[in-house]
Amino acid sequence: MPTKVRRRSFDDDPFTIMLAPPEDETPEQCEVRLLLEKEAKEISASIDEQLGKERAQQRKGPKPVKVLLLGQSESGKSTTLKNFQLMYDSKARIVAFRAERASWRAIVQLNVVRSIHVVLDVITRVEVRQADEHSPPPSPCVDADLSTLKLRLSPLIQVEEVLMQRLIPSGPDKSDAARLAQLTQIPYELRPRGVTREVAVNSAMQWKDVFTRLVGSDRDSENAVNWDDPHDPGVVLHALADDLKALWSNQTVQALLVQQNLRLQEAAGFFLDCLDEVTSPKYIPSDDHILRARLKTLGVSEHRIQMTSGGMTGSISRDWRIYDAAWAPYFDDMHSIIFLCPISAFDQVLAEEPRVNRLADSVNLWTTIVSNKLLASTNIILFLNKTDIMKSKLESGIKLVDYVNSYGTRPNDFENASSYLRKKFGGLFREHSPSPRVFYCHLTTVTDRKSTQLILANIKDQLMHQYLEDASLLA
Ligand SMILES: Nc1nc2c(ncn2[C@@H]2O[C@H](COP(=O)(O)OP(=O)(O)OP(=O)(O)O)[C@@H](O)[C@H]2O)c(=O)[nH]1
Ligand SMILES: [Mg+2]
Repeated sequence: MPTKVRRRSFDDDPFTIMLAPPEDETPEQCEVRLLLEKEAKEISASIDEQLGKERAQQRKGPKPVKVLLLGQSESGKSTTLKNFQLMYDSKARIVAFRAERASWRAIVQLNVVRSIHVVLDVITRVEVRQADEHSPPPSPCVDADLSTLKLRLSPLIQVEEVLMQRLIPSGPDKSDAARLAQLTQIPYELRPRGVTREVAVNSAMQWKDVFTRLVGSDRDSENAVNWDDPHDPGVVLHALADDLKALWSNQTVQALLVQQNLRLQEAAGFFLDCLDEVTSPKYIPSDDHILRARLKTLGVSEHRIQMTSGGMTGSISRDWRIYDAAWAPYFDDMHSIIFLCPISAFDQVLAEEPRVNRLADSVNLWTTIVSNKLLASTNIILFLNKTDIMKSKLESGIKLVDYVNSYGTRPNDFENASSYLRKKFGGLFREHSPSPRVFYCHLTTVTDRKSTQLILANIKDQLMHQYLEDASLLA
């Protein structure tokens, strides 16, 4: 969800933290550094263990091409996987993917309601301060019209609960399949009680079926929704459409969000800019909306795709396995790791550890991965992701140098900032790789299908080519 802008000190520079612990570090800085080091050791040990197990196994038949999507939470792993699916799944699977629009519709609705919940919470906090005679009146203050609007929108909270209950099954056997996880983008100090957690699911749970059943039995997209169901969340959202739009365009609301540095537009699952569309009576999400929908992944999910690559000697088809590995490190005999770093998170902290800057965390994980000896021959591709948000942040005046001190006096624009970060990540790659290898790096916005699919198509061909080369060397 939204981000909070906070000035950080020199020693918070993620690259400085990685490369040289300051001599005069404070106890707090020392604690953060030790935390990062501990995490790095644990990840490294886990990689060794996984790879050890894999080596011990004898495999038969042609090996599948294995790609691991790795990165911190909200870095864009599942969105990249969705792009792969939309591009390369079999026709039948793509039809099935699109037929799941009814389920994604529920996720978009949940995303909308969550954003509204954040706004309502901001209003409530101001109302509480207004009612307190002992504290100075807040500015701007919430007028009677806005309070009434808030009351009229209260049925949404119930919609949120209904949607969450569907996603999070009760019962001990399902407890690992879905749960509530901390929202990562709400500034730690601003996290209100009701909206601090977000729904997370893993691949073992048939959450899509839950919603398809909820809205109808026909799995074919539009027909899957029972438009006459009075309990469908879409009915409430449609009835409240004018109030939702009035709330989002309310000047006091906008002023309060600016005042609290809550940048909802940059949050995951932001749909308040297209309320007309998402609250329309027959709303069905487009592919683009599915890419933007936010649903946290739990654990590791594996996706299999049959990919074909053409060449001078005819086409070759191979089974690809793409792993979406959330935080838990999961290493197999991967051909390639696509490492996602959401560079726009340079001014944010981790949900689970508010003392750790999100860019520092990515730098830490990156260094751990590239320095692992057992991954020395793995093809590692870096996606410096969320470039669209990075651009708008820099344009709004948030300064990279406030968080990455080594950025110095360079211009605070996207071109300079992105090439600086690319150089820094490349430097760590070259410095820490056990043996020399090529640094592949792309600036990405994985919610943008066109540009992402071009990059993925190149990666596919490159990996297939390497796969064939390896196979012919072994033959
Ligand atoms: N604007 C923008 N949003 C993005 C971009 N990449 C991902 N997102 C959005 O950010 C949110 C998080 O992306 P996910 O793909 O769910 O991230 P993840 O790495 O799978 O996160 P976890 O499942 O928590 O590990 C989603 O709502 C995406 O639509 C991007 O480049 N730009
Ligand atoms: Mg995910």
